[in-house]
Amino acid sequence: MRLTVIGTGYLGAVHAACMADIGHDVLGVDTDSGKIAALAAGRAPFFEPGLPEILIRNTRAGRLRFTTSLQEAADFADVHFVCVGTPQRADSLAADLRHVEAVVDGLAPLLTRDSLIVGKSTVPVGTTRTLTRRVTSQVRPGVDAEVAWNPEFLREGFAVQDTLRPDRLVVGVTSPHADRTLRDVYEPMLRAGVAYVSTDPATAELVKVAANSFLATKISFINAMAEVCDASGADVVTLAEALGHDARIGRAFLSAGLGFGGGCLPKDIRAFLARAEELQVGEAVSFLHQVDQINHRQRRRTVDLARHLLGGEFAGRRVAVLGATFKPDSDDVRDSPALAVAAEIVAQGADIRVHDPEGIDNAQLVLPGPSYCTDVMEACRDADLVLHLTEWRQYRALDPVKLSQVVRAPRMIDARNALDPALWREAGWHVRALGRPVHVPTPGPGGTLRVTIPQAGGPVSTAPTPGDPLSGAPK
Ligand SMILES: NC(=O)C1=CN([C@@H]2O[C@H](COP(=O)(O)OP(=O)(O)OC[C@H]3O[C@@H](n4cnc5c(N)ncnc54)[C@H](O)[C@@H]3O)[C@@H](O)[C@H]2O)C=CC1
Ligand SMILES: O=C(O)[C@H]1O[C@H](OP(=O)(O)OP(=O)(O)OC[C@H]2O[C@@H](n3ccc(=O)[nH]c3=O)[C@H](O)[C@@H]2O)[C@H](O)[C@@H](O)[C@@H]1O
Repeated sequence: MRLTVIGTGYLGAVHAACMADIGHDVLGVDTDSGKIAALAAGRAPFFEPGLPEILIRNTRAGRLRFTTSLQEAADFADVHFVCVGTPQRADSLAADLRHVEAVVDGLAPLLTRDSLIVGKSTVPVGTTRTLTRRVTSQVRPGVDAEVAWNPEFLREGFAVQDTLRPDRLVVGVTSPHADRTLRDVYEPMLRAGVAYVSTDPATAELVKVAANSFLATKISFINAMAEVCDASGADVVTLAEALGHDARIGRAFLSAGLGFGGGCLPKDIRAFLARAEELQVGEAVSFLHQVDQINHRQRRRTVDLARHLLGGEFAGRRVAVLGATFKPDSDDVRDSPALAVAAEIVAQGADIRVHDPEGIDNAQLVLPGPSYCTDVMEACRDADLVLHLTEWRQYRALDPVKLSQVVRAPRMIDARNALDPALWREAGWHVRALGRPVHVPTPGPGGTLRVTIPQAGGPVSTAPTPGDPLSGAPK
C-alpha cells in the first residue's frame, strides 16, 4: 500500500521506516527540511536503537522516501498518518493541537481522491470529531475524507521493536472501510497474532491517554512508597520486588527514583486533566495532580539530599552528573528529570560536569551553562559528589575502584536505584538512593556496614547525620 507519514520526529520517523519495512511504499513528510534531508539520506536525525538499519534498508530499496511537500503527500497516497507533536500549551495544562490542525488544514484542500487521515499523535478525547468537521469543511466537492485515530504506544529506546511487534493495535474508526484499510496496513502484525482493538475514535483516543496516566500513576505510587520508606527505614527496591511478584500488580513501572519525564507522560497527564475539566469530570481524574506533584517532588528530594551530602552548600563544590536524557537508550531531553536536577544545582552554585552517552548535543541546547564531557572519568574528576541520574547500561558497568581514584570524595547518589550499592560501598563509596536506607541490609535484615573513609575533601561517613532529608535522622 502507499502511505504517507506526516511528522517525522521520534514517533513518525520510526513509524515511516517500520511501515516501509513491512512492505508498504511510504512517503515521510516534515516541515523541518534538515530532518527530511537526513532521513532521505538514510540517516536517523536522533538516537534510536535499530532505526538506522531499517532507514538505510528501506530508503535503499526505494520503499521509503521523504519530502517537505504536503502537495506531494496528497498526490502520493490516500492513507495519511499524522504523527506531529502535541506539546503542552505555554499558557495552560492543555495540549497544543496547532500542529495537528495545521496538517489537516494543509492537507484537506489538496486531496483529490477519497482519503483516510489516521491520527497517531496523542490527543485529547474528542479531537477526531473536531478534526472531522474541520476536514469535511475544507475538502473539494466530491472528495470524501475520513479521520480515524490509531494511537501509538511505542517507548523510546524500544521504538522499532514496539512498532513491529506491538502489544496491541487500537483503531478508532467511523466506517467499515477505515477499519478494513487499517487491517490491511497492519496485516503482517495481525497475521503474527497482535491484538487488534477496533472501536470508536473517542475510545481509541482515551485508551492512549488512560494508558499513559496509568503508567505515570504506577511510577508515582512507588515513589510515594519511597518517601514512606525513607521515613521508616524500609527499602523501596525490595518492596517493589515483593509487590511485583503479585501478577495482578506486576514489577514493570515500579522502579522508584527520580521519576518520569520525557515528551509524553508529563504532558499527557496534564492534558488529560485539562480535557477532563472541559468535560466537567475534572474531579474524577484530579488524582493526576498528585501524580504530577509526587513526580516533581523526587527531583527536589534529590537536590536536597545532594546539598545535604555536601554539607549544606553547593557553592564551590564540584558535582558530576551521570545522565542527561529522560531515560536510557534515547537522546531525548524533553522534560528530563536529570537535566532538571542539574539545572537546579547549577542555579544553587555548584560547578557541574555532565556526561551522557547520547544526549549531550540536545542537553547543551536546553542547559548551556555546564561543562559536558564525553568521558565519564573526566566528568567525575575532582567531584565532591557523583549523581547517577539516568540509568544508562554503561554506568552499571563502571568500576567503582577506578572512579574513586579520580573523585575528590567518593560520594554518590544513585537516583535511579540502578547500581549495586554493596559493590560501590565495598570500594569505599558512600552511596545514597531515594527510598533506600543508608545501610541497605545485605543480605537479609539487620546487617549494617559502617565505613569512614578519610578523603582529600573530608571524611565520608555512611552514618545518618542531623538534617538528612531522607533518613529520618534528627533534623
Ligand atoms: N516520542 C514517543 O515515543 C511517542 C510520541 N507519541 C506522540 O506522538 C506525537 C509526536 O511525538 P514526537 O514524535 O515525540 O514529537 P517530535 O517533536 O519528535 O516530532 C514531531 C515532528 O512533527 C513535525 N511537524 C510539526 N508540524 C508539522 C507540520 N505542520 N507538518 C509536518 N510536520 C510537522 C516536527 O518538525 C517534528 O519533526 C505526540 O503527540 C506524542 O505525544 C506517541 C507515542 C510515542
Ligand atoms: O506516549 C508516549 O510517548 C510513550 O510514553 C511512554 O514511553 P517513554 O516516554 O518512551 O518512556 P517510558 O519507558 O515510559 O519512561 C518514561 C519515564 O518514566 C521513568 N520511569 C519508568 C519506569 C519506572 O519504573 N520508573 C520510572 O521512573 C523513565 O525513567 C522515564 O523518565 C510509554 O511507556 C509509551 O507506552 C508511550 O507510547
